Order: sequence, then structure tokens, then C-alpha cells
Amino acid sequence: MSAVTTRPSILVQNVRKTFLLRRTHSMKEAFVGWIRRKDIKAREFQALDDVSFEILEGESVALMGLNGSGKSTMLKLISGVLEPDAGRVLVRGRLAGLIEVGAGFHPDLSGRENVYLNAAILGMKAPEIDARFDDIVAFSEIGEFIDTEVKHYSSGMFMRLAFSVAIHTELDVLLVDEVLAVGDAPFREKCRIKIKELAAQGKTMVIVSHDQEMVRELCERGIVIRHGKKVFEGGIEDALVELHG
Ligand SMILES: Nc1ncnc2c1ncn2[C@@H]1O[C@H](COP(=O)(O)OP(=O)(O)OP(=O)(O)O)[C@@H](O)[C@H]1O
Repeated sequence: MSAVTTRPSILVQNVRKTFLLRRTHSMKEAFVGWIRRKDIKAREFQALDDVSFEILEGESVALMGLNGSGKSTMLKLISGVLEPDAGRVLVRGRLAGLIEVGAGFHPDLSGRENVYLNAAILGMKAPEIDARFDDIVAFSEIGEFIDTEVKHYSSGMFMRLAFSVAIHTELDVLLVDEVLAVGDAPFREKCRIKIKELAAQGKTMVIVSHDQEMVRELCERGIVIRHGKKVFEGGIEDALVELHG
């Protein structure tokens, strides 16, 4: 285990997140609703319901749950992509998210321009990016395509470059969401090794993955979410039992 301090790195307190589920209506339905003065309201869906937990600096924790349980929503709240409706989320240090990898990439810019743009968004200064540029490109294996507009990249190439930028930034907290499901087997293996390296360096990690072997290898603890509620928090083996129980 690599935790060297007991300072919390991520604090999640009584977090709630509600989404509005909009129904789609035909013109006829909308018209009939209007005639009958019936209000066609969007239904509310509670994606996260009063969730609290703490992750210490240097810990690797798996967020576990079946499809639709709220894992990705939780990661988006930690990363700040989404705001909670109630409760709060606090993160200490610099955070990089391997979630929605490549979301900041611009299709009309080249790979090189996107590296600079995204590394800057992730908080790096130009000289820092210069110093790491070759490593970023080497890890991504993009080679001579680095000066091609990314709209011409295959989805795998796109993902590799975005992943490479994210893991080469100065980070304290890394959020990983199923990213390793994308990409071919050799690249996935390289990413797995890199993530292990970052964990060994004492980075805090929150990992969402349906890959049990990876979760076992990388995480010492698991938090199980069911229908938006935290139902278990504890050792990874017990969490896996809880998940399938
Ligand atoms: N923007 C949104 N608007 C409406 N509903 C949403 C939105 N985002 C997520 N949801 C709903 O919230 C629930 C939780 O979604 P989330 O993506 O967090 O689940 P998950 O546990 O990551 O699932 P999976 O394992 O399938 O990736 C789902 O029912 C989903 O449909």
C-alpha cells in the first residue's frame, strides 16, 4: 500500500444529484396535452442519493456498481464537470481525469496543437509542455500523424493521444473511468502499467472499471454504489463480494 499520510485527498459529503428525464412528445401529444391543459412535466431521477465517503492521499479506491448505479456521475462530480444539487465535494491538489478523455480536443487542430491546448487546460505551462512533449507523443505512438488534424484520427489514435496528455500532466489525483476498455491490447497493457506506476508514486486514484482483475490489482479499497446509494465501503475483496451478492 502506498498511502504515506492520512490527509484526505477527496471528501464527498452528503452528495445528491438529480437529473431531469425529459420525455419526447410527438406534435400530437403536445397539442392534446395543451388542449386538455395537462402539464407534461419532466420526471426527476435521483442518480446519487446522500452519498458520503473520504479518500486519503495516496489511496487507490474502486467505485463499483452495476450499470446505471451512478459511478460515472460520481466521478464527474469529483472532477467538477458536474455540480451536486446538495452536499459538497472537496479535492486537494491537482486533478486529472481520464473521463471523457479527449473531450477538450478540437477536431480542426492538429495532434500537436491539441497536446498544447489540453495540457494548458490541465494546468501546465508552455515550458513544462515543451519538456514533456516528446514523451507524450512517444507514449501515444502517434508518430508522424502528430501534425495531422485529429478529425482524421481513428478513435483509438484519438484516445491514445488524449490519454497520454492526461497522464503526463503534473497530478495528485487521477480519475479513471473505463478508459482501459478502449484501445488495443498492447496499448491497454501499457496504460495499466503506467497507472500502476502512478499509484506506486503515491498518487490518489479513483477507478471505475468492470474489469475485476484490474480493480484487484490496482485498488486496496472499494466503494459499492447501488441505485445511487452507497451500500458498502471496505476492502476490495469484500467489496467485490458485496457487488455480486
Ligand atoms: N445527463 C443526464 N441526464 C439524465 N440522466 C442521466 C444523465 N447522466 C446520467 N444519467 C442517469 O443517471 C444514472 C447513473 O448514470 P451513470 O453514468 O453515473 O452510471 P454508471 O454507474 O456509471 O453506469 P455504467 O456502468 O453503465 O457506466 C443512469 O440511470 C443514467 O441514465
